[in-house]
Amino acid sequence: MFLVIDSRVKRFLSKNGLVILGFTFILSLIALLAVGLTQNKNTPENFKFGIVFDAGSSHTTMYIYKWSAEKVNDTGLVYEIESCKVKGPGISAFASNLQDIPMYLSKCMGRAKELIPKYKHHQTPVYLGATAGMRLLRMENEESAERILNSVTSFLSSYPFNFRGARIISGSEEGAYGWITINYLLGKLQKKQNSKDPSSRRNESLETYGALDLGGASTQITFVPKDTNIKPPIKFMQFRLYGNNYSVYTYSFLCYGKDQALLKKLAMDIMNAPSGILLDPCFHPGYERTVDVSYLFNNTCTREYNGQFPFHELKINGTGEFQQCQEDLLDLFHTTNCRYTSCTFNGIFMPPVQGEFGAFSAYYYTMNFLNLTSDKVSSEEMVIDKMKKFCARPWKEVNTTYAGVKQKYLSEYCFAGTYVLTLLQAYNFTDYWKHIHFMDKINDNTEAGWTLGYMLNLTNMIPAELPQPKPFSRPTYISLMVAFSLVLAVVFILGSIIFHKSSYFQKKAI
Ligand SMILES: Nc1ncnc2c1ncn2[C@@H]1O[C@H](COP(=O)(O)OP(=O)(O)O)[C@@H](O)[C@H]1O
Ligand SMILES: [Ca+2]
Repeated sequence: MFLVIDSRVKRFLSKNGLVILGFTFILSLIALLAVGLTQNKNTPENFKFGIVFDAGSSHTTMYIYKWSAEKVNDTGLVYEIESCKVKGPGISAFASNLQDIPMYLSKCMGRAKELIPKYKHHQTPVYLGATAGMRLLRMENEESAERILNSVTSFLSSYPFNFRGARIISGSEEGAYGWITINYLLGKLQKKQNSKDPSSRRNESLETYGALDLGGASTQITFVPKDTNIKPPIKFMQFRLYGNNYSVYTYSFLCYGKDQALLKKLAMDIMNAPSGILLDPCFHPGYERTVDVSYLFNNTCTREYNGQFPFHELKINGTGEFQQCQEDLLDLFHTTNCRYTSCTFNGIFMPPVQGEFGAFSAYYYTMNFLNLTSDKVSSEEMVIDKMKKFCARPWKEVNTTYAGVKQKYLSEYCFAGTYVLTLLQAYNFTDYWKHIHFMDKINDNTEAGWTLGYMLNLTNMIPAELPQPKPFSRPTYISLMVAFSLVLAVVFILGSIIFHKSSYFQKKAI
């Protein structure tokens, strides 16, 4: 019985085998194509969000970052979707009015709730980092600083987000995170990852940009020095990012932010104003301002100049002389005693500057207002020339020309521009001006500053090693499946034909 069926099947197969195989092949091909075409839709991207508060000495800003969860380890893909300026002063001003902190932060938190989809709230990290204003307050009154951070913590924890802490970051962290931010956004950390020539990767770290950050209370300089074999008196920071090692010099000068530097300068100059009237070359002719003497000296940064004065108010009258202003400011920088191979000012070790530099925050605000951020402004002389003319302009004229600009900033651009020049001279950038790039937003939308680097670090978003090569993309995967199936089918059909023919000839021979 079985033998009969077997011979019938064999006969049927030998007659119609090719037809069946061909039919099956076409059916499978149609099925494959159908699956390929229907499944090859772009799956909706899964976005993630992160919030960082920059609690600076002069003001607080909240940044919201967004990135695709799938591409998390690539460089430069996290971007800023919002920067919300908190109305009011820096958080260190809340020492005696803690009850106002919720009101202060609530507007920007409301914005975060609006912008981030509700179902993402619980997984969105929120960080608050405080900088030099709080560092100074902590030095003056540790408990006060602690109380402010506790109030901030209890308020931010009441939101449905994933609050991850409010703390005072160190000056080195501030410098290093600023350096990470700009190099991440400029794509300097993962460059040449596909380079076949290993020798071209050797000096990769030298291609990073140095970071210059000017705040109100502190200023940071951070860069990869040329010679990392020198024995530094302070440790270089070590980073391993995307498979590269970086040895980074960073230093934060407390009291050398532009607001504290101005107070230091005034505290120095008050000695030359016995009647309480100061003729100040760093302000425009015709400009007048009154400063409370107790305010001037009730400050860690000016304590060294303290003295007894027969007046309570210092009256400032601007004279607008750039040269004199710069000479006065030079007194803030002590450049004589250096115990190391090389120093910046105040006897602080610093290797010689090298490479390109990105200058942001108040460096940018100041130079941008003065129209000096263009790469065409390639020498210090060009800046000096512009500053001389700007400082000499009468205050009345400046005030009407720039009617929309905040008075506090406008009145201080002559001082600020001169300070930027003097600080950069003290760092030894005099013949190096063309390597400084004043920058605000990088890749169109993301502000240069320490906050992004801080978040990338705390969320482990920059891997130490290069990410593994990616598997095939969906379309490539489907095309490959179809191609392999075709090859298989052709091989199978050819095999069947050969088998069929050979058994036919065998039969004939018998
Ligand atoms: N548009 C602007 N023009 C000039 N200066 C500005 C402008 N916006 C902010 N600033 C200044 O930038 C500095 C920012 O410092 P901030 O981040 O608050 O302090 P820190 O980093 O030292 O804690 C302050 O001196 C502030 O006055
Ligand atoms: Ca700052």
